[in-house]
Amino acid sequence: MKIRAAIVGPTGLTGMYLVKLLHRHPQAELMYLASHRDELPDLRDEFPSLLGLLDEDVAQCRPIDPEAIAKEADVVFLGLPHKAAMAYAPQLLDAGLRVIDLSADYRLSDQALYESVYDTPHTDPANLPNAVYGLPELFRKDLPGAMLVANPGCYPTAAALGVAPLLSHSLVKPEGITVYAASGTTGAGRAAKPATSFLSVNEAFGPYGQIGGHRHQPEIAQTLTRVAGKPVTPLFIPHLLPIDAGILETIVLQPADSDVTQADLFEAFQDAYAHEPFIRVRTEDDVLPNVKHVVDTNYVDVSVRLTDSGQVVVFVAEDNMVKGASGQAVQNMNAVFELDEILGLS
Ligand SMILES: NC(=O)C1=CN([C@@H]2O[C@H](COP(=O)(O)OP(=O)(O)OC[C@H]3O[C@@H](n4cnc5c(N)ncnc54)[C@H](OP(=O)(O)O)[C@@H]3O)[C@@H](O)[C@H]2O)C=CC1
Ligand SMILES: CC(=O)N[C@@H](CCC(=O)OP(=O)(O)O)C(=O)O
Repeated sequence: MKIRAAIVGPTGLTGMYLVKLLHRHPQAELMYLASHRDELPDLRDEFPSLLGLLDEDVAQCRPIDPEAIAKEADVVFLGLPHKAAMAYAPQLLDAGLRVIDLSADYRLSDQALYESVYDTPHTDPANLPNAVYGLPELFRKDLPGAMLVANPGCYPTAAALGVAPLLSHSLVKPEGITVYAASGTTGAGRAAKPATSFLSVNEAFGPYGQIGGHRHQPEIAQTLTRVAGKPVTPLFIPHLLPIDAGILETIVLQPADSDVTQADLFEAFQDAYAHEPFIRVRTEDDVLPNVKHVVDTNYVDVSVRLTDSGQVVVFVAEDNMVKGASGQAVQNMNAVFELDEILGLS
């Protein structure tokens, strides 16, 4: 029997990507699109690219009614802004649905940390300890049967996958990690904002936000601390790229000691990811990860260099909307239902 899926917030970018991915999933069926709007849209009017991918009765959005959704679906994806997601998740869980939340509301397991980073009280602390951080390559064993999955942030996905093998193989120091990241503008969502208007982004490139204070920095720290088993406090610096989709991260680390070689670094990645269907370790001399190699796929390309001056530099590329959001959400759904993780994504 197919997994029956619903999306709350389908008029957002992650919702639109979810529709496309679920359409081609051989063992899932999209049943219900739930919108908060008073005038409920037909999703094909919102996104003409979805014409032909949605049946008439599914395309028409319906209200966010947990009981009604639970009658038609087994799992619900929340493509909502943070704060909004935790307002709906408890009722959806109470109705018996599995919830995959693409927002940040259940990613930080420490409630006080969440409240300080997101500057708002957590309104669903009861479910916070039950949330599974959905990064399959690192924490796969937590996923089968999970009721609530916190889908990782786009930047934290790339940073965690780029640094974890080196920490777990004790090849780099947990101190002094700097993550330089650049994202396409889909990372900022669909709504019009001055900072992501055509005139601001076109032919432009620069850092943004409070340097050292981005909300993804504690999320990256949480994952790397879990992997290392000791505190890791990276510095994270985001930049905005004048492209639609794609993230490239350049991560500078210090080797654990002077004996670390280039071969050790490649071996750590190959050892960690040899059986991972979505992680491509690039060991060629003349190829480095590039957003162009991964956009529109669930792949993450990763490589590493030991410089002559003795620093370790990791490069990671992903599509922020796919592995950084909706693709990873589908991968998580597959893992929750104990299906092959590549279904709908290969
Ligand atoms: N874009 C990205 O690269 C990534 C995004 N995410 C996260 O996923 C979530 C969704 O992102 P994205 O799709 O880009 O966001 P968008 O801003 O594009 O879409 C947000 C969606 O939520 C709906 N919505 C807004 N407020 C409410 C509310 N109070 N109640 C119910 N529905 C509401 C919107 O409806 P309406 O159209 O009516 O406004 C829209 O459908 C966010 O938390 C984001 O941080 C995660 C990883 C990467
Ligand atoms: C370019 C841009 O604005 N990116 C967003 C991050 C992307 C995103 O939506 O963050 P989550 O993965 O946490 O949901 C930002 O810097 O806040």
